[in-house]
Amino acid sequence: MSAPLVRRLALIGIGLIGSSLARVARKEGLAEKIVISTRSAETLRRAEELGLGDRYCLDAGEAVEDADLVIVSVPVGASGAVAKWIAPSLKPGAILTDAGSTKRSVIEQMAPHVPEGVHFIPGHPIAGTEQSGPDAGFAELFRNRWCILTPPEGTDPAAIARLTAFWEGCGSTVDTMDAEHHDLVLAIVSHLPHIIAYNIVGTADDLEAVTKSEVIKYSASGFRDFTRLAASDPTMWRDVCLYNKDAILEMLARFSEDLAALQRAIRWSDGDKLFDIFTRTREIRRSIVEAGQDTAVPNFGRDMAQAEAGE
Ligand SMILES: NC(=O)C1=CN([C@@H]2O[C@H](COP(=O)(O)OP(=O)(O)OC[C@H]3O[C@@H](n4cnc5c(N)ncnc54)[C@H](O)[C@@H]3O)[C@@H](O)[C@H]2O)C=CC1
Ligand SMILES: O=C(O)C(=O)Cc1ccc(O)cc1
Repeated sequence: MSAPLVRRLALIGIGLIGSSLARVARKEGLAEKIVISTRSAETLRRAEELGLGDRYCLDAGEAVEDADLVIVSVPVGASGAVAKWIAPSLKPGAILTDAGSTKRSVIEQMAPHVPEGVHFIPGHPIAGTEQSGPDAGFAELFRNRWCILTPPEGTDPAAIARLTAFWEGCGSTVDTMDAEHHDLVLAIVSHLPHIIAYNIVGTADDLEAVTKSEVIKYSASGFRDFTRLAASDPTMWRDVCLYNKDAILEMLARFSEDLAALQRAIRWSDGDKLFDIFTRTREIRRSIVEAGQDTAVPNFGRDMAQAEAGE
């Protein structure tokens, strides 16, 4: 067997993403030693009970000492505080990355703290579920998914290659792009769908003429899909909205314009217009299915296994 890619991997934050990284790193032998740190003692204890790492520290600074790869997986609003905490303990030559859903704000928060000689390469696995916490992770989360890296100009290509190899070891395909572009693309394909889901489920919940039990009883699969997204972690999504504000507002403005056009077509019974819009959007779905990206949450048979186990 070949030597692990990473000698010492430090995971800061051990929720859905951090614990999935711990599991896949262990399963695929990507790291010799895994050190885990997170803010709450209770979560750290749970990570230890699950056997996710080799060492557990409440002090994030202590966790990153001598680490070759440090991955910060905390809500994006906490990335600056974490960077400030760990910066003095990072070793020269280490790679520091993150998993945050927004990139420009993470760079603004973290970059000022990164010491000379440490390779800071922001990242974002485009893989997740509506679950959170250390129990929610699974080793296959990143398999056949994209991971986007947004290295600042002048980043050492060898460090990018090492981080790319790590994500490939997790089963992902890596793409690199500019942070601003990442934030705009993700605003439409990920952030807006979640905001729309939170909104539609909230609207259904507020209706006086339709009871809550009717919403639950008659929910068609379309509405059910929205409820899954709307069950996502409130802290994480609060931070995404606050820290990708400009791109989200830009996309919301365009969305509202298009919604108004749809509303108008319905008001004026403009069947041709409605048919045109609905035909165009069908093509996008077909392309997604053809690209093999049609499973929102890859669960690799976990549902079946859980059902069989009576969970
Ligand atoms: N949930 C998802 O589907 C995806 C999430 N992401 C991003 O990954 C990051 C982590 O998300 P999840 O793992 O889902 O969240 P999570 O809620 O499951 O876990 C967050 C972890 O961060 C810790 N934490 C919170 N505040 C902290 C602080 N101030 N200092 C240190 N640790 C702190 C928590 O104790 C927990 O261990 C977020 O930035 C999120 O935007 C990226 C891709 C998918
Ligand atoms: O659960 C889903 O459908 C997701 O869309 C997961 C997700 C959430 C946030 C991200 O930054 C990336 C992926």
